Amino acid sequence: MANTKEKPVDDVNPEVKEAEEVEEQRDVIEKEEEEEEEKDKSFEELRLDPRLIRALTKKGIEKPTPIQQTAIPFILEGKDVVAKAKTGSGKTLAYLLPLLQKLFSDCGSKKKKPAPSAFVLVPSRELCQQVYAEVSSLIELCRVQIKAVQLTSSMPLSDMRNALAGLPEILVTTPACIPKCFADGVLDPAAISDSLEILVLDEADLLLSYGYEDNLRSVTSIVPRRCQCLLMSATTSSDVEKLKKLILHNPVVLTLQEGSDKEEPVPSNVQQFWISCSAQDKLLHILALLKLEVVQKKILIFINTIDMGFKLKLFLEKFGIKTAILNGELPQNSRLHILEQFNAGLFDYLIATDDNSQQTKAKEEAKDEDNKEKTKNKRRFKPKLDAEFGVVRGIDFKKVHTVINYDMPQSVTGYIHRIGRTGRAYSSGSSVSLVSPDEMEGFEEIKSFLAGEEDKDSDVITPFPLLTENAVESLRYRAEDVAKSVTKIAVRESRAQDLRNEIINSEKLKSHFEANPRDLDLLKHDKLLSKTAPAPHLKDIPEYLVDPKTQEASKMVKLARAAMGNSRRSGGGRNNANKKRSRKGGDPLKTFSANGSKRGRSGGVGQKKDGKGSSDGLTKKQRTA
Ligand SMILES: Nc1ncnc2c1ncn2[C@@H]1O[C@H](COP(=O)(O)OP(=O)(O)OP(=O)(O)O)[C@@H](O)[C@H]1O
Repeated sequence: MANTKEKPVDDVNPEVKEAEEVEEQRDVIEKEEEEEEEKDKSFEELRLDPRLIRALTKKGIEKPTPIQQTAIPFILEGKDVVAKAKTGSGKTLAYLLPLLQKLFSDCGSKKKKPAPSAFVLVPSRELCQQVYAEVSSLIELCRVQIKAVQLTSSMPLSDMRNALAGLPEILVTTPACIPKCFADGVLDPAAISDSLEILVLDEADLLLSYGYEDNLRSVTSIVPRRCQCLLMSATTSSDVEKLKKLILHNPVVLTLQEGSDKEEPVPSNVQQFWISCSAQDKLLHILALLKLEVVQKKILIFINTIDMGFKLKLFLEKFGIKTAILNGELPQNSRLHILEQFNAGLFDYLIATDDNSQQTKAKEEAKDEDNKEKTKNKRRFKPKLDAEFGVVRGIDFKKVHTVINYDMPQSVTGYIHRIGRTGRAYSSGSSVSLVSPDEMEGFEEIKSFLAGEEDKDSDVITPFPLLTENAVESLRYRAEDVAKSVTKIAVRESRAQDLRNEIINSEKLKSHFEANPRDLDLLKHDKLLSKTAPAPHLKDIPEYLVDPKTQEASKMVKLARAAMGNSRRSGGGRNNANKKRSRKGGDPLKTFSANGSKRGRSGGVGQKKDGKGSSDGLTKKQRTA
């Protein structure tokens, strides 16, 4: 009978209490979101043209993102605007929608202008293609008589002339291309001064770092005073300030701090993790992450040098993990094609080099090779990099769930842009950075930048909770054995081989694919590069090698993937309630942090501060999840 009394509160099972707290916290978050949504404006309220609203609905876009809500009215009013908002926050539509609406009103006039009315300047060809595709699809869906073209420096003169012959209203291009067009007589500066009404500098934080300053000066010299100028950027930098002064007149400056009183450059729907390991153990750790399936696919892996990319590809291949590589020495057609296929979901792992410091390095390497070549009088493979290459920044990789920094980026901005490839718009994502002792200083800098001035000690990037030391160690022998077989010569040969293949594909197939776009699917980019097929015993990791806790974590990641797949099939993407639930509950990495702050800053679950997995296994929270 002694046990029939109601238990005092403190005696309640701690797991139940914890679950209740999680539930409570979820309610609070959902309430906050609902309140936020109540304040939201619709596209109609922003006085957007009904044709554009219909086009957006067809694209599955129903409500404007915060930057769109704020920027569109100012742009429609004709104001110069500087808009700074996180990566993936929808800045492209924030300027394209009002830009198109403004051009709609000229649409009926019979006489076409001799030069485009709107210029959109972006830092790379990949972005050029992306923005061009977006604006073209909107024009098509709106069924209006507006023409957009894209020009890049590598295009033959005849193609440029043909593109401009139809007197397009919108020109999407890189700053380097415009002076070239002037010099070749393809564009007439005087005609531009007469026609130009809107100038957009997209990814403004990158334009100067890509070395476009002189090009931009020659453009600004012909921009008429009446022209409306828009500057879009993901980060603030002295470069953005410089551009602002160079081009804009009394702009409205919009700095968006979504749902938070503190400015956070990385979207709050991206959970950031890290793992501490030595440089030589990085291969082992990435193998563990991918092979034990403790991170969600699709996965974008960043490395700092092209050689490292090929080393990683060859290494993973031996374990039956097929990856594709994206870098600045590949022909443009191949790069666009790789991006298209990755976005279409044809493969799950993409290894990419990103910033242009990497290009400088590779250029130096090329120079080095050149010198050696001269002395040895021997022909060797020389990489040539595309000056307008920018594989990552601003690119809208679709449905990337995890970003892995195999090598740490060389700047805070680089980190923000890399991480911003996941968690785009309303989707969620996570990132895992592998940090070696040499990279620790830079990593600390990134961490303190993200934590902000007042909150220096908070952990924005927490230790990765799903990989135990035992699990990693169980793969060490195999990983080290295989790593030895990936020699420098093998890397160099496969890099050259890959480039040769891509050049042949790119040239040979260009015209064929223009005529038969469906055949593009046949040319998969994640094909094997090593000469020998992967050994069957390395493809599958036997169960006895993996400790039970990691098996459990991997099972959860798979379950979450299956759950996310189901919600997509049921068309739940548009259902807000579903979306909220899947956003918070679908990803075990998210669920783990539910007990901490909204962004899981509480430090990893049961983790050591050094970023290594807890060797004594999963904690209660992990089991609850
Ligand atoms: N209102 C919206 N609702 C849902 N999805 C949207 C909305 N606006 C844009 N998107 C989608 O969000 C993704 C990211 O948009 P966008 O590329 O414009 O982001 P961004 O802010 O320019 O990012 P970055 O700084 O990385 O270039 C795109 O796939 C886009 O189609």
